[in-house]
Amino acid sequence: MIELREVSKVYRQEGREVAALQGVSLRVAPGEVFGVLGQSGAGKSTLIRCVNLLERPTSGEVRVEGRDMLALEPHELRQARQGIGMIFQHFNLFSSQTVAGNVAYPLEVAGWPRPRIQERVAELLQLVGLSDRAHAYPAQLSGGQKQRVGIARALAPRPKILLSDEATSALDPETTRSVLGLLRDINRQLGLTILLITHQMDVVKDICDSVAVLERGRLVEQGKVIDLVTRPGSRLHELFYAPFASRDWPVHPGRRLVELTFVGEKASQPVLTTMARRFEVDANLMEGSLDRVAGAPVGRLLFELTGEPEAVKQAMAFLREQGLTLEERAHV
Ligand SMILES: Nc1ncnc2c1ncn2[C@@H]1O[C@H](COP(=O)(O)OP(=O)(O)OP(=O)(O)O)[C@@H](O)[C@H]1O
Repeated sequence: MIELREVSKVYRQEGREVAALQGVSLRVAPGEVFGVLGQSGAGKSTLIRCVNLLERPTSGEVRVEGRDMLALEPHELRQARQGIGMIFQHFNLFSSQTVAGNVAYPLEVAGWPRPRIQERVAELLQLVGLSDRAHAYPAQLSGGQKQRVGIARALAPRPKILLSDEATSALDPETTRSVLGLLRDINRQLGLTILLITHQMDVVKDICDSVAVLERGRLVEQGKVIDLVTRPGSRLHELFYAPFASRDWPVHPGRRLVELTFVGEKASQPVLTTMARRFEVDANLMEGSLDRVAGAPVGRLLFELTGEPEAVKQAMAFLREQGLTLEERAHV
């Protein structure tokens, strides 16, 4: 488990102060994939580096697996870091070492005996699908393969936690999907807790269970991804559906433009048909989308509802009773 309590970080440079983090508190449960989403400069790198103390907070508390990280002696901190793997945007591989050499490196530092290292490296390369590239050098690999080596190296000492610092930002969309798939598999197979930072909504959507939104050093929201995405008014919902919401829909006088969000297999179309029949209203579909969020189908429909005011009111109440989230976007 990772816990940050009221963590602040101020950088001092040439007499200038930058408050990179301000009173950040978050809790990452064991075994979950937790994403921190934010724009460039929001403080994401600072936050993730405060977990393994590559960066020391100016104030606040950092607890990993119950240990107060800021109270550890240097040798205790080195030991604690064995339990926290990290992967990076630009992979940070040793270019003069082979794939096997890169993966073996943390085990050599930790003093593992040679035969055990060889065994572990073979196991890890198999896990990340690179058994046939053990003797290749990083320059001979694609970006996706390099990140797989980075993942194998991070997992070598059997950490319980993996920190991912924009691990897919330098990859194309397809490679991103395959690396995220690998991270998800590892999370499930090994019960690994993953804390990742990203500026990409798709990363949050594809693999995160929980998310925190970081803006100018402050957390503005955190919770389960599925709950926040389907909650109109949340920051995540706004970011997720930004292209949709920005459209200027023509709404005819006296009509209502309604946004409906649904999770799981709740089929919205039969519900709309039933509603239209039962209450003598018309639902004129304007746009819809179906996404997978944290593995679950999430749908969103935008439609114009017309009919007698009382019938429209009852129809909307009916939709809410079906467990669908309704938001009125306009009422002219
Ligand atoms: N070593 C440093 N010295 C001074 N200021 C720093 C240092 N590192 C980061 N900052 C500043 O702290 C703020 C947060 O930076 P940080 O790198 O944590 O953000 P980020 O969200 O990771 O951004 P990016 O995605 O661009 O890396 C920025 O204003 C940045 O300029």
